[in-house]
Amino acid sequence: MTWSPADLLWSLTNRASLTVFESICANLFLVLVASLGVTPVYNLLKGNQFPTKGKHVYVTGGSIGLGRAVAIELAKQGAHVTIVARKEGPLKETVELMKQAAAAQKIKSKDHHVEQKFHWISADVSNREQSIRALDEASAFHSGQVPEIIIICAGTAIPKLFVEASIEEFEMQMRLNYFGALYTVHEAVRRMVDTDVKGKVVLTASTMGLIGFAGYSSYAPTKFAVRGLAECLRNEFLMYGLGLHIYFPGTMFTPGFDNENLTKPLVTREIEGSSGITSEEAAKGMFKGLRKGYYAVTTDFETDFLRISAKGVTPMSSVGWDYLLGLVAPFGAAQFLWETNSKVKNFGKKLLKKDL
Ligand SMILES: NC(=O)C1=CN([C@@H]2O[C@H](COP(=O)(O)OP(=O)(O)OC[C@H]3O[C@@H](n4cnc5c(N)ncnc54)[C@H](OP(=O)(O)O)[C@@H]3O)[C@@H](O)[C@H]2O)C=CC1
Ligand SMILES: CCCCCCCCCCCCCCCC(=O)[C@@H](N)CO
Repeated sequence: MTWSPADLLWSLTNRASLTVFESICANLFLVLVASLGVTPVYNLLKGNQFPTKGKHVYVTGGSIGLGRAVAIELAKQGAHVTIVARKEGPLKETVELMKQAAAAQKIKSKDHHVEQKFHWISADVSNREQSIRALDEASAFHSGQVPEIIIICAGTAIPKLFVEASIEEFEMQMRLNYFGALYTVHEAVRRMVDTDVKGKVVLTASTMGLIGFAGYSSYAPTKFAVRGLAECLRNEFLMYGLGLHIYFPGTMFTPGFDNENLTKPLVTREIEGSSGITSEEAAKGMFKGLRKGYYAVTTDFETDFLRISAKGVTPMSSVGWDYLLGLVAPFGAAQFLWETNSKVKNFGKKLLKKDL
């Protein structure tokens, strides 16, 4: 029998032909190997799915941490950038860093494209009026045109045990991480639709938008909310030709991370481990995924694993890789669940001893 690709290939070796079972297995294997190669080739043919050169990009939380690294990357890519945050000092500093990065890039690439515009706006994005005012100001810098790309980075975490967290802390994180993203996206997208701008929106979730464990009860739900919003908007925006992407960073060594570690329970530290990446690595990785056109972008293995485990009904990134990871995900998840449960139970035992 020489009817299938595997049989055809095997016949080249001049050995006895494969049994039906062997043939099925070999064909499945070929499909897997082939699909691993399909996406890279497909991505290459598709080209850059997230061009930023000459575009006006609006970055919330753009003054420090991830947002600053994203802003500097954009400056190197030749974009016009407006950053929004509350404190003026870090905002001004980041604008300077963007100017330097853009100038250095121009010398390096000998590219003398049009002058890039960099602006900063001080606003509290967890406040609806201030979000709208900031967007108005940003548009005014570009003759009233709404920014073509919106990247939401502003967000915060106050990790604590559930019984130690105040309701105000729950509310504050939801107001900033979810509603803060919503106010800006809602206002900007309505303007994009009105003026027929085929823009793009990038939301920032977290590993904790895919999984929940002890210490993150006031934070993970805010990122699950962002993920829920992203799923609806990705689909709905297709009717206007707008792009919607969501980035799931794992630990990034940022000022925000140092700050949250002040309240992070020991057990939470133990579960999340000590590995992480810099905000520069995160920003570079995020743009890499966006250029490939991925809906859900990750920059570390664990979070990519969880992206598959918590996939629900969302677009694939790399067909072969997603499929392979999907096969082993249930085993890894079981192992993680088991380890995490015992860490939390042991922590509970220590707590009891302390109380006695
Ligand atoms: N660091 C990490 O390990 C991880 C972070 N994330 C997420 O990534 C994003 C960036 O995190 P990271 O860089 O660590 O955060 P940082 O705390 O380092 O930076 C936060 C930025 O947001 C701004 N910001 C905070 N509150 C407001 C507000 N109310 N209005 C306007 N701007 C505000 C800050 O400026 P200012 O204070 O002056 O307003 C700053 O520019 C967040 O959404 C976070 O949840 C996700 C996974 C892991
Ligand atoms: C085989 C692998 C199985 C699954 C592994 C799961 C690993 C979980 C690690 C969680 C790390 C938390 C990072 C985000 C934290 C965050 O968002 C805050 N720091 C906010 O600033």
